Amino acid sequence: MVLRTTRTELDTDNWTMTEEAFDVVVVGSCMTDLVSQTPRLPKAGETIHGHKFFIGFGGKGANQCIQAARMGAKTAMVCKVGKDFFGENYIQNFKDNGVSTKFVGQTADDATGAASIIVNDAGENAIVIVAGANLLLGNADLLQALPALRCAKVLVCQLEVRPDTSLQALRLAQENNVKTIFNPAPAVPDLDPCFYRVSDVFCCNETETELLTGVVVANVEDAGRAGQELLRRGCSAVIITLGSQGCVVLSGQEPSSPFHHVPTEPVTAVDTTGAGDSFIGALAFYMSTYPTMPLHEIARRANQVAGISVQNIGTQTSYPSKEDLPNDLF
Ligand SMILES: Nc1ncnc2c1ncn2[C@@H]1O[C@H](COP(=O)(O)OP(=O)(O)OP(=O)(O)O)[C@@H](O)[C@H]1O
Repeated sequence: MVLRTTRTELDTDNWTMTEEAFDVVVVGSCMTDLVSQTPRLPKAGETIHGHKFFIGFGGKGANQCIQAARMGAKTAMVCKVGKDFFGENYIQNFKDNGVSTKFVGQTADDATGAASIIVNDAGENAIVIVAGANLLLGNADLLQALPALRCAKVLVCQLEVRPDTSLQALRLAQENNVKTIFNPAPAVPDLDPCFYRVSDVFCCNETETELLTGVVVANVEDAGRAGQELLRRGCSAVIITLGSQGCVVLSGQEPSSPFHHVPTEPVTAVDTTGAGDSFIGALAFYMSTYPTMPLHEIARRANQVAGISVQNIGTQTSYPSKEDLPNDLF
């Protein structure tokens, strides 16, 4: 189904919702992390005792949305959870973080997405992800969220829901002059080329970059070269995150300047899980709040936000709020 975006056309489909202006709308995934810490990983058929268990909130889409909300953006999440305990729990988590849940659907047809994670004392892990309800997010949900999608300042999408859902959301945003951020994660080798053309900012890490371009990213120069290839494929700007080395930024508007390396300040990292999502959430906040700020300055600030997240344990638990951040980041 192709979604139509003009108000007149939608009027014929019992249109009743009023448009609502959000700074950042995220169309993406929610996952509940079920984490067991054990002395070692179990073998097939074996039962072992662990020494700690905790439940965490994850999913790339939700992580990015929550980071943007904690920085002060007015946010809405477009996603699907199950009609189950984890779904209810996740909806409450969005509310606790000030994220609008108006477009969070609940389905009885599948369970809330879950990641069962076993981490041994050496820090190695075994993970099973069941995307569940995330894969039921589709065009009908986008249609419901259209009032928000059409007048958001920034839309963010990833690949933990069906790719055609993400692509359709990005197209709708672009048609309505909404700035788009696309994060091609988890990495896929055969990304539909249309994704490049609907991305105002195409933001990926080293692994994703390598898989998409075939360029091995061993240093900043490699990242710059790979970024130029991504830019050639049609995105307006590219950011490649490089962990403790910060990121590189390339803009199609500055073809004469090959790339900016934006370094981070050195920090003592204790847990880098979800750092990429913290970076993208911050990026969305800055793009929506300071639309004329140069992208390399936005990236410098997003580096600092993500740099704080790596100094704390957990995913969303490590994400800073506005009060935790220095005034000069605002
Ligand atoms: N060790 C670190 N020190 C300082 N900043 C870091 C560190 N690791 C990550 N960051 C910050 O987080 C951003 C994203 O990190 P990275 O490139 O590792 O993303 P990622 O691989 O998608 O992360 P993850 O998969 O762990 O969420 C970096 O651009 C940087 O700003």
